[in-house]
Amino acid sequence: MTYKVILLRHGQSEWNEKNLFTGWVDVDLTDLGRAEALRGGELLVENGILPDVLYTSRLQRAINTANIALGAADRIWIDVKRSWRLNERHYGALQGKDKAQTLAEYGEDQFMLWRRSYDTPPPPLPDDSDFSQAHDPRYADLSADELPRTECLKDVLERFLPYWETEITQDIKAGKTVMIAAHGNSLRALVKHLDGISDADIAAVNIPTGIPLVYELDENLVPVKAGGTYLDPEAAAASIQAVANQGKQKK
Ligand SMILES: O=C(O)[C@@H](CO)OP(=O)(O)O
Repeated sequence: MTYKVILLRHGQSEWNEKNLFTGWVDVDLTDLGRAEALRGGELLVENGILPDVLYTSRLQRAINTANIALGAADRIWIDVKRSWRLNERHYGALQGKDKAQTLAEYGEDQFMLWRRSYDTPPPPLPDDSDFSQAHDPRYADLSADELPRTECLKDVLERFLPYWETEITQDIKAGKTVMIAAHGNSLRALVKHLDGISDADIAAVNIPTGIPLVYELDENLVPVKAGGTYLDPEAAAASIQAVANQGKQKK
């Protein structure tokens, strides 16, 4: 008996296109992002992998991606559960900043430490910043300790895992095909957990936009194939490279 879980990073967002650090800022998809989401849904149909239940973050780029993909797969009707625990990593004081300018200003080592190190968060974002979520009503149910002002990947894993263990894996073990529509870094946290990737090696893992990544899991929820399977491997490889190079692109 094996289980299936589909990981879907949102399609290109307005701030992916502008090359800005995004984190918890709630930007929408671009036309390209919506097209990627549609293709993601078509890939599910072509591969006969249809979700029974959807989990999303509370951010519209993930919610809209999931809805477009599910529409294409004629699965818009499935049950949906949303959690802030699937949100993108809170990018702290980098939210709203241009990636290429940040790279030029701070140099490659500091840039990569903030962007991809496992346990070094950027400086915290002040509550009076235009890019703060401190007073956003959608997070009113979070305790003072839970609402982040910045996060590293380790922080994301620590807030993601309890939800994975208590909620998502229950649906998986009930035999449901679960789709998780989320973000580059919240999905990197899950991939690190599933594949047992080291703190150092996770720095080199990037997730492409809008391409379903399917993991088949054994009865202990260990991947049958490490790294899972992208439903469009060629497009995934090109998009992974683009994400890795993001700081270097001046848009
Ligand atoms: O800006 C962000 O929130 C993330 C995802 O787009 O970027 P990065 O890949 O640099 O972690």
